[in-house]
Amino acid sequence: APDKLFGAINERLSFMQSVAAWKADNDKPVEDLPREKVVLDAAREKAVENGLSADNVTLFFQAQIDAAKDIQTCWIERWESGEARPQNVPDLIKDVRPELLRLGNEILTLLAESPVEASDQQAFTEALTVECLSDGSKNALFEGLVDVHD
Ligand SMILES: C=C(O[C@@H]1C=C(C(=O)O)C=C[C@H]1O)C(=O)O
Repeated sequence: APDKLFGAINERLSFMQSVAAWKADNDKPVEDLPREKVVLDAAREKAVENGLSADNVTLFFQAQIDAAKDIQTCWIERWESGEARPQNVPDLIKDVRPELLRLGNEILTLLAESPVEASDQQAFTEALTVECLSDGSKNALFEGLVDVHD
């Protein structure tokens, strides 16, 4: 199973608690559509470089973005109902977004090297340990991954 790939996807989603905290501190909404376009355009370019279908990669990346927004919303709800907020919040613009782009590129390099198959689902489920990721988002991510090579 593509363990490094699944680890990189989990790592990307693990930034979303910090992203949510920064947005809550700075009165910004979870969704940023112009930023999503930057992320999707970068993914299309990287897809072509790696010989992957740009359209299929876009669908998978949209699933990653949707999962990212669900996780952020989940954290904001938890904090509103009294859970402790993170103390040190990295800067979204300077620190986190460059990391997200780097991980996006890494995810596509790994995905080009090792296609994901239906039989990898259990390994995927076990590798995605990030909190606040719903089963629905997890399933949509896995479908998107498998479909990249269809
Ligand atoms: C991660 C962010 O939050 C959302 C999710 C995005 C992503 O997964 O790349 C991009 C824009 C936002 O809609 C962000 O604002 O950078």
